[in-house]
Amino acid sequence: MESFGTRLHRAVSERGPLCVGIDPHPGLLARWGLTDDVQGLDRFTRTVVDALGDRVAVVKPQSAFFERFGSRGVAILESTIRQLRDAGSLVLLDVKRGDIGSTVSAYASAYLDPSSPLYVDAVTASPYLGVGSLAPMFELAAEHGGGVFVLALTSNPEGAAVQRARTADGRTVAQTVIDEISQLNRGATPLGSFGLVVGATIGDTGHDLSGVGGPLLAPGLGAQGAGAADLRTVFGSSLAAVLPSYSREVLSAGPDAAALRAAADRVLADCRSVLAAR
Ligand SMILES: O=C(O)c1cc(=O)[nH]c(=O)n1[C@@H]1O[C@H](COP(=O)(O)O)[C@@H](O)[C@H]1O
Repeated sequence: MESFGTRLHRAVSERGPLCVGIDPHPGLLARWGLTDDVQGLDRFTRTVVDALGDRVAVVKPQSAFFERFGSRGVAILESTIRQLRDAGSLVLLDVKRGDIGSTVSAYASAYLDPSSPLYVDAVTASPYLGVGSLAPMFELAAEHGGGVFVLALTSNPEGAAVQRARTADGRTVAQTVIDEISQLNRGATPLGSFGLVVGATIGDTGHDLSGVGGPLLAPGLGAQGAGAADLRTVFGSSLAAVLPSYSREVLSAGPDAAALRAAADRVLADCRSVLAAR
């Protein structure tokens, strides 16, 4: 079984370093001329998958926008995951799960067990019940070639108060998360399967990402105000591992498929110009 890190490394080499999020906001549905209901959701996601599934390395459905329609929304999420896999992109499900270990086991089964209807290549996870509480996700991911992206330094302004608080040994909370994920990736080549989420909006925070050994998902680009040039400031010498992530910036170009593809190509070119200079 190939590891997620190996699969991601290959996908990025073939398709370029880009993750596009599927975030069907009510405002985007309206802008696309769609109704704010399951039919609109279905049409929106099918359009994104048809336009981008065969060319973007990673697609990141945001679970919240499917869950808000209940079981019928989740059914659309399940079929979106299948369609993306058929189209050849890796699926990173943005669920930001975190809980005590015994419950995390159930989340791991939901997303990282190949027999689950919501089985994906990777998920986002929250470490604020302790990185160790996420161990069942790490274990199942390792067993089945999956990945986990753990929040470290999020793109929203509220995150800093928690993430940059100092622990008893003087490190920030974020640095302890970074260090624990780095340990999990030790020895993995060409890329570890355990990633971190580091927002492109946060500026130079002085955190040491050099030893992570896994992918660094960078949301906050486009709609939240960061641009590709900010990646250099935030990631410095760790640019090689960065996976830039855009949702609204690309999605707002729809519903025309050619316009969606052009938007994805444009942001990829922007990011490449920064990442190539690493
Ligand atoms: O885990 C994430 O993807 C994430 C982490 C973070 O720090 N900030 C952040 O914006 N995100 C997600 O990335 C997406 C950003 O969407 P846009 O601002 O439209 O590009 C949303 O689905 C957020 O939930």
